[in-house]
Amino acid sequence: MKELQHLNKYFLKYKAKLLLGVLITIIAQIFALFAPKLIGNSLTIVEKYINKEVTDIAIVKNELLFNILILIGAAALASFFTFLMRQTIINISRYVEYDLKNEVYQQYQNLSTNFYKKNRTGDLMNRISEDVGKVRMYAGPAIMYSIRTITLFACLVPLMFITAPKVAIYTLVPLPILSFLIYKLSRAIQKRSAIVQQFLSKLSTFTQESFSGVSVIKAYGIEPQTKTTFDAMVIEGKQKNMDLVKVQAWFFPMMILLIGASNILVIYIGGQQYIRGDIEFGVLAEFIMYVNMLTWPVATIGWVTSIIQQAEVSQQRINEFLKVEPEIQNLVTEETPIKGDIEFKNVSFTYDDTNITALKNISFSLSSGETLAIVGKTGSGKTTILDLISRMYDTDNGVIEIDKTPIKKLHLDSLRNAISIVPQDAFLFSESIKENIKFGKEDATDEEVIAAAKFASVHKNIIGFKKGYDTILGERGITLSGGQKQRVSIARAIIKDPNILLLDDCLSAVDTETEEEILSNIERITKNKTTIIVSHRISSAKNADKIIVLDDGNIIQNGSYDDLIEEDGYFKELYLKQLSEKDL
Ligand SMILES: Nc1ncnc2c1ncn2[C@@H]1O[C@H](COP(=O)(O)OP(=O)(O)OP(=O)(O)O)[C@@H](O)[C@H]1O
Repeated sequence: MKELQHLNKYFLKYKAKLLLGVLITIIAQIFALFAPKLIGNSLTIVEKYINKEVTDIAIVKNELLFNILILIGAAALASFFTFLMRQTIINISRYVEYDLKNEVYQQYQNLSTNFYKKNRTGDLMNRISEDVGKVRMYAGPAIMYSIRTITLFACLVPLMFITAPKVAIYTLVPLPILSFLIYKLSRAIQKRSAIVQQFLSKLSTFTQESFSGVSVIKAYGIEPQTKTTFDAMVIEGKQKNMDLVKVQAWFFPMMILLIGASNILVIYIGGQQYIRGDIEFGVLAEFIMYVNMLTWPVATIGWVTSIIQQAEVSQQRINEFLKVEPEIQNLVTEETPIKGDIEFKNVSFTYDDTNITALKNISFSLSSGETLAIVGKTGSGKTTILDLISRMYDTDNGVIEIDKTPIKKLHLDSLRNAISIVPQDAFLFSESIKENIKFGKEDATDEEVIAAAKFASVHKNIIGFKKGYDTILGERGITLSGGQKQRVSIARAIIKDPNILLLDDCLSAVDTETEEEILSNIERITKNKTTIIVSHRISSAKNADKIIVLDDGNIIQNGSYDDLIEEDGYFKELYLKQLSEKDL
């Protein structure tokens, strides 16, 4: 229960509701207890009338009527309070589930990109859905059934012992066996369900991939192989489900068997006592009802135990992530306005998972309003520079300064708010184009969205779609071309009106004409913005104030465009190569 203590703060938050829930559960249970006693009394009075111990039929009728009315009233109240019980306790578990999901999600948001590289998306999703769901079972049903069982036992057992002690003992004896067997069975069911669950994740990943990659499957003509793999998986799934069903099938027969056994015991022992005249007939009937009332709560002890065990394991998995300290920490309380001077002083950076030193002793400076172009072979460290500026990672060696302040001493939100980054692989959400652009500025007007799209030379494409800016993207909607995606992503960055604009090879999928149009737009609006353009194309570097050429994490050339096309080296080679390609 150590891990589940994490939930105490939520129970404390909802303590008033919880206390009310406990009270209602107790009341509901007490009303439910009326039935056996009243039915027992009714049978006893009838028996007394038959045995002529009571001769006045009016007395019998009155008593029966009285019992029936109370019985109806108690049943109605028990149902009403049972309804309220679910409304309070189960609602609390939903609130706790909601809070816990938010807490985990908030933590996911705080964690740095490195965390996401180390953990699989499926696992992250599982902890926020499956695991939180299992914890909810503890916060709701487990608590509710425990209170019910405790109340029932607290009221019923003394009552049974007062009424008929010997029959009481025989009624209670089989119950722990029932509880133990249910516990064992629940564990076995849960283990097998977990296996089925895991298998279902595997199956859905496979089907999802084969649907998303259907064009590759068709192009390579591998539909039969895919079908064979799917068939094999389905057979495996059937086997796993059969294993589960076989154990599940034991559940109700076993309960019925044990209830039956308890009933027989009560009838046998109670019957003997009745024959001896130790108890009345009504008491015998009362006890048969007690057995049936106790069976389900006792069975739930086993079930609840296994729910709690599962919740403990799930909460442990959740806590593991909640305890992770974000690698990138905000160390400043006051917001720090950012102008956009950038300086790298002997910066080196090694990715700790691959141990690749992506940057080696890099130094350069850029004044606010200037444009820097970074050119270099693939894997030379260009993206790493941009990631360090936006503090996706922290440097090992050297200092990065923005506005003459080390980047770690800037407020993290201020820094990220001042930056717009257009990544290499434009990621768009499965929402409308408008929503995707407005991601850069939530309260942007339609005019601003259109202006940003025009700026990124994608407006004409967008209005060509039937639903224009309301066109839904992604799985539910249309797929944009690579170049269109890049341009929507540029529009999203521009609408934010940042002081620092980082463009990571984001024009690679557009034709040279559109590239030139976008570049001249960028030049126009970035007069007072610090801009870094990463590109494989010389044309993107043409208007930059400064250019650096990277090779294997080192700056091998730097200077202006005019200087570098004269200087022998990688830049000139690339320039001549791309010039000749243009001539072709
Ligand atoms: N997240 C990462 N984890 C580990 N290693 C990485 C990571 N990102 C990049 N690297 C490695 O760091 C080196 C520099 O990568 P980077 O992405 O900065 O290069 P790049 O110049 O932007 O390449 P490209 O032009 O292909 O985008 C590469 O060797 C790459 O394999």
